[in-house]
Amino acid sequence: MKKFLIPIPKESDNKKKSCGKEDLMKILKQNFGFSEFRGKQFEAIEAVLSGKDCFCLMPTGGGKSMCYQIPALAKQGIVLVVCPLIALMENQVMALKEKGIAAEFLSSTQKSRVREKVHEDLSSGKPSLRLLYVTPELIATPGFMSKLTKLYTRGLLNLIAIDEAHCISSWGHDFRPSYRNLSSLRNRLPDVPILALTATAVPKVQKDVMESLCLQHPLILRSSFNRPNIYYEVRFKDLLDDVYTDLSNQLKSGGDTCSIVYCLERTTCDNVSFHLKKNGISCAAYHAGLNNKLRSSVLNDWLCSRIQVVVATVAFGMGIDRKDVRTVCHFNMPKSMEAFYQESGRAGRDQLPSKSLLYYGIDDRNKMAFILSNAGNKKLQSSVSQGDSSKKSLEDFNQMVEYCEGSCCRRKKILEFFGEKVPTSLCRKSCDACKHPNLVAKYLEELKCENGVQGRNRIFMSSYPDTAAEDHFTEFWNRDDEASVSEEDISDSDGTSDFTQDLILLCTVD
Ligand SMILES: Nc1ncnc2c1ncn2[C@@H]1O[C@H](COP(=O)(O)OP(=O)(O)OP(=O)(O)O)[C@@H](O)[C@H]1O
Repeated sequence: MKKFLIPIPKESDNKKKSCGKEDLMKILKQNFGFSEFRGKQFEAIEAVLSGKDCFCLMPTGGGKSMCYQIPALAKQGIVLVVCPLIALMENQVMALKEKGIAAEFLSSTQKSRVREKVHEDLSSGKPSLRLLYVTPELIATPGFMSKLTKLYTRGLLNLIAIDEAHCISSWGHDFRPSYRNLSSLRNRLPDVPILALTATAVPKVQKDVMESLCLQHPLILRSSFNRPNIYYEVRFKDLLDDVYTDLSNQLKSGGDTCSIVYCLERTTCDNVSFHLKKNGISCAAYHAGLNNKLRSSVLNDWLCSRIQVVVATVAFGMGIDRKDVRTVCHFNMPKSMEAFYQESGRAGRDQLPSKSLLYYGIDDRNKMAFILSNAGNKKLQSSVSQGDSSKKSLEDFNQMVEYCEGSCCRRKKILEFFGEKVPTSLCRKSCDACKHPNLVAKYLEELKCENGVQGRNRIFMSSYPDTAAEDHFTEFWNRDDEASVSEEDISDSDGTSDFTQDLILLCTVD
């Protein structure tokens, strides 16, 4: 099919000219094959094309990329896309190139010849590129900023899209210090509209993102966080005879379908994968402890359906564009509701019925509480603000505990966390608490009797004597020290993004 691009306007009217809905629909249809804009896509596209800043909150799989990809095709010039992960940029650029759209990314993982070609195109009289993907670390380099400024003065920089914009806020669950550099964009490149996109941000983070990026009277588009196609369920490890058999049965019950099982530690990944294989499930472990070759072969096998289940640390998933993940299972507790929402949200991006399973165990809860409270104590000794952020981590974690230990609608709990007031009827019995309320109440009662659910501190103190635990988590503390590694190194070296994620999430303990 012949691609439809808006005819190139004369440079003088480039800024004023904007396309009508019909033109934009044509671009959508002919380049991506879709007949309708989804959710608030059209509003976002229309806003940025008219030069307005826009803050766009859309759930995972909601179609955020289209909000900057369509404007890139609707106007001559370049759309700059800031992305947190190289894998994410690679995937998107590859998919766009397959559609015949001129897109590139810049990172030190590329051969210098490829990078030079991109720079040549950018400096040419009429760049052919439409979308350029970069990391926030690159934006901070003076060389790249001066190239951007040149593009800007030539009137060729049409839009700056900031993906995963919640990473800019230290209140968010994925704070990435290098995202702070993006605050300078508005000063350096005034008049270029900024589009901030995220799937997960509580109201406080939303405000922080908009202020940090100095958005000017932005159009704020918020879609509901509800993922109606995901069924939410908590399973109680302490009440199961054999958690591995239970997990295997759960995964088998969905047929031979694509799934992700998240674990806290690398050794747990290996262990769970071993048991699932023994129970006849085609799966493999994936974590930063494996060499690059093995990791990419596991990833490819999973992407091509040669294996059905990948058992991974939380670093796995961001940037992996598989829409038909039917089950996302947390074998250990996530560290916060935001993290849980984002990770479980990797299920059902094709909008088909999918499942979020969370295996809740008192030992897991105590272990995480120990890690977080110990982090709090250590940080409190070094600085008050770090101590505050650790206190917040503990509060975030407690909300996750409430999700697991509560008997009310799980969906309502998630949506209320994000500030949405919804009736329980919205769930339509698509969580265990709404579908089997008596059973869930019975399980919680049993759990309370067996473990003393309310006696949190007491259980935790008796489970983890201080000195042994200190030793156990030594690597965890050492990793914290490694945070001082140059951010550019982190962004541009293979596998380190995995590490950064591990570090940010304060979760990977080996
Ligand atoms: N208007 C549309 N009609 C149909 N499908 C669409 C439309 N827009 C996007 N999609 C499809 O929806 C899927 C999710 O889109 P996209 O990857 O942009 O979502 P996202 O919001 O960035 O998700 P995530 O937060 O997971 O990165 C993709 O397969 C995309 O092709």
